[in-house]
Amino acid sequence: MTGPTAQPSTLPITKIPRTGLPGHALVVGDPERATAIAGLLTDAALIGENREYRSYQGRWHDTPVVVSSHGVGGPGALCQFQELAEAGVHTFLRFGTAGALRADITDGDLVIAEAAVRDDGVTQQLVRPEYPAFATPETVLALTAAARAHEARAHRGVVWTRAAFSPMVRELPMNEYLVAGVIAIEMELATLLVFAALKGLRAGGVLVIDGNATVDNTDPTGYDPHRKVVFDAVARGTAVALDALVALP
Ligand SMILES: O=P(O)(O)O[C@H]1O[C@H](CO)[C@@H](O)[C@H]1O
Ligand SMILES: O=c1cc[nH]c(=O)[nH]1
Repeated sequence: MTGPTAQPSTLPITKIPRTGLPGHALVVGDPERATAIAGLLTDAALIGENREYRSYQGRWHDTPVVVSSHGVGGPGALCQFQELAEAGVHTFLRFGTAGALRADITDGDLVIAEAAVRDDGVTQQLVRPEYPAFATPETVLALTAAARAHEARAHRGVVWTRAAFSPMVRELPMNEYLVAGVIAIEMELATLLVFAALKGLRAGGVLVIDGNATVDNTDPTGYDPHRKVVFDAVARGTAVALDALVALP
């Protein structure tokens, strides 16, 4: 007869430690972005890697932080948010890229999310669609102050989180959201905001603009995030995001 097996020391999907993580996490889509940001931290250490999830722990201006990648899309990202929270994270900032929905919001600008349209394809399975996806107000204020300190061009507003990157046969409600004043589109933020609100945690997001989604995303070959203007803005936005993260008590 064998007894119950001991619980593994890491969580199953991200392979991060089960407990003891810092309370503050910067979450990003791209594992390479996580590695680049970890390179800026003091005493950075890889604490887990599995699938699209690559996680580091280190310090930014003496505050312990986690930097972790969640890949593309809300369902996969939710797995990361859940395991980070399980391991001790209480404050999340997503630092990603997004397409602009307004002509005056241009490549390299930052968008600070106040709320998100829940077209993310997964949170409808967590709570009714009428429930709002809102950023914790302190994250908006901290990101606004950090962007100002770094003299980064930043816009605040509602972001559209959409599960499918490119439309196919079904027409997008693009015009409706443009008229409603939605300013950018990406793929995971609403998932984070709803998850955090349901768990009583803090969350927000800041996004680097890498094109105009009203034009480029109708033909996916028109989308090119691998340009210097985007690369430079990601570097500048990293400092904005980390400064805002550690400014949150
Ligand atoms: O740059 P990241 O954080 O991955 O964010 C955006 O980029 C990906 C699409 O290219 C999606 O994940 C979208 O949300
Ligand atoms: O989802 C995304 C991410 C970046 N840029 C876009 O246009 N869409």
